[in-house]
Amino acid sequence: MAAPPDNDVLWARALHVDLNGSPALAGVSLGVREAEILAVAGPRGCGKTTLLRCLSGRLVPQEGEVWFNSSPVHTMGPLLRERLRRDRFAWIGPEPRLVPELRAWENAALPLMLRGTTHRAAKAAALEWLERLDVGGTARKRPHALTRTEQQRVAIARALTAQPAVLFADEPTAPLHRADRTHALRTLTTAARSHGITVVLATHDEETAEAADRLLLLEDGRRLSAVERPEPEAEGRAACSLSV
Ligand SMILES: Nc1ncnc2c1ncn2[C@@H]1O[C@H](COP(=O)(O)OP(=O)(O)OP(=O)(O)O)[C@@H](O)[C@H]1O
Repeated sequence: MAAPPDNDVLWARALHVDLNGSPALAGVSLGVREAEILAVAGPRGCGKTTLLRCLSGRLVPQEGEVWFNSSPVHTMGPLLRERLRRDRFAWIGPEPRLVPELRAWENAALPLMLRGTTHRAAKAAALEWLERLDVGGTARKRPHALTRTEQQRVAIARALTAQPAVLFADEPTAPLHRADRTHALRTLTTAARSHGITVVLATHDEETAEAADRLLLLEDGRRLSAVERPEPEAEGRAACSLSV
C-alpha cells in the first residue's frame, strides 16, 4: 500500500463500488491537487455522487484505495473517518439539510462549534459568510422561514465557514435559480481559491463545470478523461484575493 504522490491532497486508486448488485463505480482512479477545483461531470447515474462519497469517507469502497494526504481513508474505522470529515472536510449536497431548530447563523456556525471554536468566533465567522452569500438578513431566522434558495445559500455558508481542507460539492447549485446559481458558484470558487480550499464538484451542468480548473468525465462508473481548463483570467484571480 504505497502513499500517494506529494502534490495530491486526495488520491484514489481503482475504486469499485456495487450498490444493490449493480456497479456504481468500476475501477475509477484519480488524484486531486492541493487548492485545485476539480469538476466531476457526466450524465445522471454515472457515479458522481458515489465517487464523492468514497473520496470523503462517507462510503468505504468494496475495492480500491482512498488517501487524504498521507492517511489511508479506506482503512480508517468509522470514528476516525467521522473525525476527518468533521475537522478537514465539508459537504454541500443538492438539498440544504439544515437543522430545523437552529437559526440560520447557528446552522452556519455549527461545524466550527463542533470543532470546539468559541461561540463568539464561530458566530462572527458564520455572519461574515452569510453576508458574502447575500443572506445576512436571514441570520436570525429558522430554516422554515427561508426560501429554498436562501436555505441552500446558508448550507453553502456553513461549508465555507468551516474552512475545510477539501470541500465536496454535489450539485451544490441544483436548487437555485439561474441567476442565483452564477452568484453562489462564483462565491464558492472565489472563496476556495483565496483560502486554498480544494474542491471536488459533481455536476451534470456544463456551465457549472466550467468554473473548475479541471474536468473529469465519468460514464457508467468509469472514468472517460480529464480535461485541463485554461487559467482563469487575471481579473478573476485578482477578485479572489480582494473580495473574499
Ligand atoms: N442507494 C442505492 N441503491 C442502489 N443503487 C444506487 C443507490 N444509489 C445510487 N445507485 C445507482 O448507482 C449508480 C450511480 O449513482 P450515483 O448517484 O453515484 O450517480 P450520479 O452520477 O451522482 O447521478 P445523479 O446525477 O442522478 O445524482 C446509478 O446507477 C444509481 O442508480
